[in-house]
Amino acid sequence: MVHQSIKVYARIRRGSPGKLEQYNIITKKEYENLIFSNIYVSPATFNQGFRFHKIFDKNTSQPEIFETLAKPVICSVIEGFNGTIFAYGQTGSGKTFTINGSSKEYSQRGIIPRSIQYIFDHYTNIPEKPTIYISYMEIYNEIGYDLLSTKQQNVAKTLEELPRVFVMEDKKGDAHLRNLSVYPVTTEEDAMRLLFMGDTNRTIAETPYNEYSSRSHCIFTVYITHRSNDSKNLRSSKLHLVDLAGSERDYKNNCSGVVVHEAKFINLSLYFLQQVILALSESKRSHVPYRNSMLTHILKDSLNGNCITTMLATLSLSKENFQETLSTCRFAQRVALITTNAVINEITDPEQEIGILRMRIQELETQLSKSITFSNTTILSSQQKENCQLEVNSFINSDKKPIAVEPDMTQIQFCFSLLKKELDKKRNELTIMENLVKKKKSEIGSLNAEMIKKNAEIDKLKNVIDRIADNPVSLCATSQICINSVDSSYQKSKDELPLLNWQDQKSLEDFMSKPGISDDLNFYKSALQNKLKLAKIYADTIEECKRKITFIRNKLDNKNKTEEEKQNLIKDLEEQQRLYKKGLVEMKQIQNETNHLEAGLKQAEIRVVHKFQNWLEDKNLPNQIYSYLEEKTSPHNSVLKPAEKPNYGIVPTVVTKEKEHQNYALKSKPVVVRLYDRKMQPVKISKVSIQSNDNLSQNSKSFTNVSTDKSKNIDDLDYFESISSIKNVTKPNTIQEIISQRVEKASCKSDGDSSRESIQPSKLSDTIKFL
Ligand SMILES: Nc1ncnc2c1ncn2[C@@H]1O[C@H](COP(=O)(O)OP(=O)(O)OP(=O)(O)O)[C@@H](O)[C@H]1O
Repeated sequence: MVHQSIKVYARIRRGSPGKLEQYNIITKKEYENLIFSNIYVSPATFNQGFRFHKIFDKNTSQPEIFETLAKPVICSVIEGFNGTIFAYGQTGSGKTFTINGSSKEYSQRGIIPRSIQYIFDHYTNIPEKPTIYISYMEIYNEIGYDLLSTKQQNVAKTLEELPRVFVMEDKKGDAHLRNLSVYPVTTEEDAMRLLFMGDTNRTIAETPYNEYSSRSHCIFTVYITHRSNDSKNLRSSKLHLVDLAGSERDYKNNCSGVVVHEAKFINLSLYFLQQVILALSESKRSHVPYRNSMLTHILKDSLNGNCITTMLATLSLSKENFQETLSTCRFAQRVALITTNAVINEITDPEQEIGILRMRIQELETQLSKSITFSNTTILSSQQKENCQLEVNSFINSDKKPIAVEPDMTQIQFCFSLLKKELDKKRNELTIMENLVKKKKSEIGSLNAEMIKKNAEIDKLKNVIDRIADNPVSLCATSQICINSVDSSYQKSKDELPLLNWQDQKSLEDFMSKPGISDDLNFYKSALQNKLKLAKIYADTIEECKRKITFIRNKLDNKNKTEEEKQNLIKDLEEQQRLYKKGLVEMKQIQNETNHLEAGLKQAEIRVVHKFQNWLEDKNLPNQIYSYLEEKTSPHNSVLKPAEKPNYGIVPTVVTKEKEHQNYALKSKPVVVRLYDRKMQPVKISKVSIQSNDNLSQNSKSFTNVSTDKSKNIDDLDYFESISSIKNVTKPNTIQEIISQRVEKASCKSDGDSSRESIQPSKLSDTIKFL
């Protein structure tokens, strides 16, 4: 059992904005102290500095973080311990950068991709392969979502479309996740594909308000089950890599009710994490409130149970963020007081156990039968035993000589047992040799398969390069093909979508020409172009080597060569084989980097689509006003007016500064009319008039041309008497519901403007690519 406290590291963010806080790092033998200059930090004990296992200063690289912080945990997981690494800190302090990394540069990839690579590299040369599974989930507003689900028909456009994950507890109180997809992976590429898919779902689900800062917690888990060659036991362990939500208390950009709601839940969930840490760090507390939130429920084992856990506190040193930085440091000091008891998770393989027991029974049966037959025999002296050994040795080593021992059953038995021993030894040697031959055969097989695969990849890359050379635009199409392979359902959903109409296309062109909008896309496109150019160079080198290898082999087959010529040719051949292998390794590296960039390109496209939709909505704001009619007699039963033209009753016309709204079909009850913009802010009106469009209604005529010039907030507007109930009564609750109703409303208008179709993000991204 490993009994140890949670190791707590700190990473100081590079390039924190604004004026920076002064600090010192004091290195002691086993830990480091972070001291803020000229500032009195309460409580006084922290004035000595905040103690961390290690402090990564601003210029620490991603590989260094992996080597120092993550690798020891990953190695423990490979050994059979459970492991957790979690990042805690305020928004923008570098949690996601450390855990996931940047999609722009392969060298800046974070702990998750590096861990995947490390795990698969570790098992490459080990004959007994492990079974590895992967899951990826997000917790947002206390609800768990499966980021790797393929259950939905089309690609998810909002987080709510992803399947929900639930925590269940077994009799022992251990938490289990229901409805979370767990995928088996056999190669690093499979695992990376799942990671990209989960990250893409994370990007898709971003709301316009949290584009650059995450308000959710993400947990990426790797499960490993493994049996080593010489062990009858199975070891199974899991590794949680956790990117927590921003830890700040209040969101400064409190732009709508939605954000406040999110902030409340995030604070709640981190608040409960803090409560759990507090309870665990105080030895007197018997109750730890794990069950209060989904996050603490899932991380129960990581925080106090069977797990080797490491925390990274990410710190921004801007003066304006200093209070948050201090609270992160205090939290880290609490976490460092917690200890966990990790054990290797090992179970006996039942099949092997049964086999061993059977053999044991057989042995005992044999012994029993022997003891019955020879129970009266004498015990052999050491001299007699030595004689027997000599006889047996010469019997084995000569063809004809028989064993010459006294006619004594005990001696005969002893000789047989010596022969049996020798036989077993030879059998073992034979088995080892057979296994070796088998292994070599399978190595040859997989090398052949690898060679065929690599050749196919080279051909594929060459095709791509040729296509790009013919048509530069096809680069985007190529990347799209690769991205779509992440999940074929993207392709399906794309095919089902309508095309943009020319107005949207034009708006999109305007939008894309704005400074800064296409920067990310251009970055990825040019990075991909560079990688493909490099790939072409290596493909040519490999092709050249192949050609030379064939040429040299043909020459070697020629029997007229002298020994010296042959030796020289073999040298050349070996050099070409070395270059060929080097080229393949470089190609593999480029392929990894290209996959990385392609995933980044896809995510950048989705971001642009989000931005474009928001921009389009803002641009069309005058047409996007929401109208409410509220019954005066029962104000809580508010209603949203559908946008159909009434064909009976009377029609109040409301004029705002942008346009005239004539959307209401009213009958008799008094109502108040309210108008809101898409952010649910009241819109001022400048004029109201009511008129009848029903010639049969005598009553309504009296309202014809009633108008007011009062220019004031609609809340204060006089209500209209004798106006009737409204159809299709629903009260919108959230801005998302209002937006979706508005989209429906826009499509209802199609009798007036059939050319306008609703805007589909995936189709937009196609258009963006070609602009
Ligand atoms: N050490 C660093 N070096 C270079 N860039 C960094 C570093 N740390 C963070 N960044 C950059 O700062 C920005 C914000 O970082 P990141 O998204 O990782 O913050 P976060 O703590 O995860 O925020 P949130 O809580 O909102 O998810 C990103 O653009 C990231 O690339």
